[in-house]
Amino acid sequence: MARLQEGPHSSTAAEWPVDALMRAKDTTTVSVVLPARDEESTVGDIVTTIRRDLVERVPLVDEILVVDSNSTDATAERARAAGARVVAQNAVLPHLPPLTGKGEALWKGLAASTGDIVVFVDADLRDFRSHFVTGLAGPLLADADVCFVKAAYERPYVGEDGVPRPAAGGRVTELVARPLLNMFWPELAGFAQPLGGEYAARREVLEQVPFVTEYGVEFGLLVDLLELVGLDAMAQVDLGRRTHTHQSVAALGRMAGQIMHTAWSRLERQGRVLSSEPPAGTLLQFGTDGAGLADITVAERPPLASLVSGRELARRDVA
Ligand SMILES: O=c1ccn([C@@H]2O[C@H](COP(=O)(O)OP(=O)(O)O)[C@@H](O)[C@H]2O)c(=O)[nH]1
Ligand SMILES: O=C(O)[C@@H](COP(=O)(O)O)O[C@H]1O[C@H](CO)[C@@H](O)[C@H](O)[C@H]1O
Repeated sequence: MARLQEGPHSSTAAEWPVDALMRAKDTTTVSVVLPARDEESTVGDIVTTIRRDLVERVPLVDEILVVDSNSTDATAERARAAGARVVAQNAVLPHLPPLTGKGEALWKGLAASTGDIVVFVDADLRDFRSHFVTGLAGPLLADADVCFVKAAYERPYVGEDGVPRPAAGGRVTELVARPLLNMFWPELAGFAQPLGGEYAARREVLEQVPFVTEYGVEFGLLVDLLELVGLDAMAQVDLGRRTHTHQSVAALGRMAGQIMHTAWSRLERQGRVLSSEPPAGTLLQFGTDGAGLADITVAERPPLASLVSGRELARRDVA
């Protein structure tokens, strides 16, 4: 029986106070990378909080990088004004044909950043606090055997009325990702928020795995890191509560399709399904938002290490 009950090593953010992290930091560098597409209303506050608490007050974070993911608003300006370094997604490794979506933004952020530890934080969070970063970085700074740390949190749904509906957030998590992981990768069932956008890992590990593009990235990373490092090297930290800007059900339908394609690709790659006929790449949707045929395929970027080492990339003018 796969190790279901034990799950990943779990702790809470309060167990990782910043002074203890500073004692453990030594020469280890920490980058916070935020993928941001049209997040002008939230990215500035998040960067300001990180900079104030974890750069100026306590120098835990060495780099705050915002990946401007083809935004059409003032995301880049707001992030820069708040003190982040900003790179345009398509300006990183420009010799490669550009791909799209969140996974592309994260892979480019990994390539353009330099920290030994990389902390990914979504740029649409509405209640971000700096303990999100210290909680995720803590286990990595304290324990050399930990390679990856995933956030856990309550995820209320906050609709247009601004009223939080407890545990109603994470719709694709509850309806798609959690069932798929329990069915095919039960070792990962202990991650309370498998699709959460906040997680941290060692650069040397992240450079060894592919990044699925679009919204398949979180699901793909969990499955690929389980295979690469094993559950004992994966941890989870409870950060409390996380609220963010919600997408429409139609948009989450497309996200669900991308995650199903990602799951299918891993089952095939692991020799657990034989694909006489690949799954269709389109989703026919009805209703008001995005009615019609949507492309739900995903691509993937190869392990960065297969191209060039992350540090070499950082030395090169990649962005
Ligand atoms: O093509 C994309 C899509 C999303 N994002 C960012 O990835 C994070 C999570 O995306 P989103 O909020 O759309 O997903 P949700 O949280 O609604 O599932 C946010 O900071 C987005 O700005 C991005 O950088 N590029
Ligand atoms: O968890 C989920 O179901 C989705 C949608 O959340 P909501 O139903 O809008 O709270 O949000 C996550 O999924 C994306 C795909 O993995 C991640 O990229 C996002 O960071 C995460 O918020």
